[in-house]
Formats: sequence, C-alpha cells, structure tokens
Amino acid sequence: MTVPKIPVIVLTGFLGSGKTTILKHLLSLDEMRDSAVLINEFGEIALDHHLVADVREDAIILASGCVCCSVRNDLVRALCELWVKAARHEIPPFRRVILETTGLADPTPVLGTLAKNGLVTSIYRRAGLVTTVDAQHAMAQLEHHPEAVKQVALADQIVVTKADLTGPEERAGLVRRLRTIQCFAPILESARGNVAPNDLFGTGKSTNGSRPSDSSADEHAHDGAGHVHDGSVRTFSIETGMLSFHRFALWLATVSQLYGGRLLRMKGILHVDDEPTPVVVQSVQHVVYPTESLPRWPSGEPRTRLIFIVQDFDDELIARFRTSIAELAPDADATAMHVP
Ligand SMILES: Nc1nc2c(ncn2[C@@H]2O[C@H](COP(=O)(O)OP(=O)(O)OP(=O)(O)O)[C@@H](O)[C@H]2O)c(=O)[nH]1
Repeated sequence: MTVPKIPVIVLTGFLGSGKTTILKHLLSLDEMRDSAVLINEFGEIALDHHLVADVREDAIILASGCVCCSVRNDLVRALCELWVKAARHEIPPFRRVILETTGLADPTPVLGTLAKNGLVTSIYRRAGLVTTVDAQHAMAQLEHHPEAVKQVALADQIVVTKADLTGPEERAGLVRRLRTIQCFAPILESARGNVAPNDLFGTGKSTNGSRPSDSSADEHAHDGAGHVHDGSVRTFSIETGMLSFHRFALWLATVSQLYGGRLLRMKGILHVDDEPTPVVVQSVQHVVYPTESLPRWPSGEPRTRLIFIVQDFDDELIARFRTSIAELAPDADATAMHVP
C-alpha cells in the first residue's frame, strides 16, 4: 500500500506583501487547522511565529537566514522532524505543511529541495507555490528587486493583496504587469488576508505537483553556490526597553517619509507605556500600517524588538537609528529626540 504524500504549500511574496496575514487567516479556518507551519525569516530576530501564535502555537521557526540560502538543510531537518514528531504523537497529526519564506527568498532552491531531496520526497510532495503581490508597492518592487520578479515568475497561484487599500484601476495595471512576467498562474485578489483555501489550492495548476515548468525550477536548484541577495539590502534589529508610544509613532511616521524608498520593511513588537501587552508595529516603505496587540508577551520580560530590512543604509545611518530609538524611552529628555 502506498502512503499518500503530505502536500507542502510554499507561501512566498516580497517583503511586507501579506504572507503572514494570509497565513493567519488560513489557520483560523476549521478546514486548515490540521496544517503544520514552518516560518522562515530574514534577520536576527524572528517575529512572525508570534503573530500567528494565537491561531497555531506550534509554528516552527526555521533558523534565521533565508531559506533559499543558508538554511536549506534546516528545511530538510524541520520537515523530517515534523513527520517523526507526528508519528510519535508528540504533535497533532497534520495533513499539509505551509512554509512561509522570507520576503527576499528566491523560491527556486526551496522547490528544488521539495522535488529532489530523497528524504523529503519520500514523505512529502510539493503542492504549489503561492505568491503574494502587494497592490500598494509591487510596481516599484518588481522594478527594483529581481527577487520579486522571480517569486511571480515561479508562482502557481498569485494573490494580489491589499485590495482594500487600492483602487480597481491600480490593481488592473498591476495585473497587466504581472501577466508580462507570468501568463499562466491564476490571479486572485484579497483584502486583509481573506482568501478561500479552495481558491488557493484548488485551482492552482500544480496542486498535484505537475506544473509544466517544474523542471526549470529543479534544474536551477541550486548549483550549491546559493542565491545571492542584492548586497545593498541589509537587515538589522534593535532591542530595547519601554518606549513612549506617542514618540515612537512620531518617529516612525517621520523616518518612513524620509527613508521610505530604502526602508523596505520594518516590523516589531513594542513595550510601551500604559500597555501591559505587546503592540505590533509594521511598515512597508512609506506606509505605516495600523498597530495590533498581541494577547501576551511571547516569552520572558517585556522588551521592545524591532527588525529593519533596508537598502543602501551605511553603518553610520544604522548607528543613528539606534541612537534615536534610545531617545524614545518615556523618561528620555523629550527635547533630545531627533530623527536620524
Ligand atoms: N489593510 C490591509 N493590510 C494588509 C493586507 N495584507 C497585509 N496587510 C498589512 O501589511 C503589513 C505586512 O503584512 P504581513 O502579512 O506581515 O506581510 P509579510 O509578507 O508576511 O511580511 P514579511 O514576512 O516581513 O515579508 C501588516 O501590517 C499587515 O496588517 C491587506 O490585504 N489589507
């Protein structure tokens, strides 16, 4: 008797395009609860697994670094461990795996691993690459970041996100641009992560792993040299204590206007005055999104943790960001606050 292989859905999409938002929505649906989740983040501090924790506590975080480069072995290990743990009843059984990549991932080696690694293919099958495309930012991202183009080119299913924040003409223009890169994959629109699993995994042409262009993904699959990210893109994180929310909001509004084009992504959890629970803050380039609250501190002491993914920032500018954040503490001298 052959045991059916467990489908692995890869969720990719450029920085801040809405992967975690969709993942959270999917995991909140009854029919998707039996999903195991792997999350890969770029940067020293992982945050996304905390954001999905209220719907799926046991999301596994892949070591920091990009899954398309240094952590491919971690992916193999994590997939094998999942299977072993479920077999030993240490975790609930699962019927699919959803892997969220970093926003800078080239999905090629991930797809290659899913298609070619003997250990992985004995248990799992690749069940499609879903690419989120940010209706607010994608035009510029596709222009400047080859990773964004690759994510679209390899997609089995494209989801244009942030439909609630953009007009139909803007989205129609984006779809025309996407069709110059990818003419096959179905394109869905979503607002606030709202997508039906059937639309995502039912209509994508490779839900059975038979995508005609699979072979190209596999052949590129990685030569061993790894995918090189644009050297001008860097990440840094800042950990600190309590901040004044009011001053932080002002600071963020200012830096996102000043540096928006180069401040590709910022996300973090804040320990702020008057708030017992963490406040989640996020921005993508010039756009600062509404804050959310997490129900509790993930672990240990309340602490502010911020992750920045930036382009063309030198060491001095990063140092200035650090100094200016330190000046946002509630007890800091208000007149001393300056923008980096
Ligand atoms: N209004 C609105 N906001 C959205 C939508 N999708 C995502 N956002 C917001 O955009 C920000 C980034 O969304 P995420 O889901 O974290 O994006 P991501 O692709 O997981 O980000 P990275 O993992 O950092 O690359 C968050 O503040 C979301 O709340 C949407 O469809 N509508």
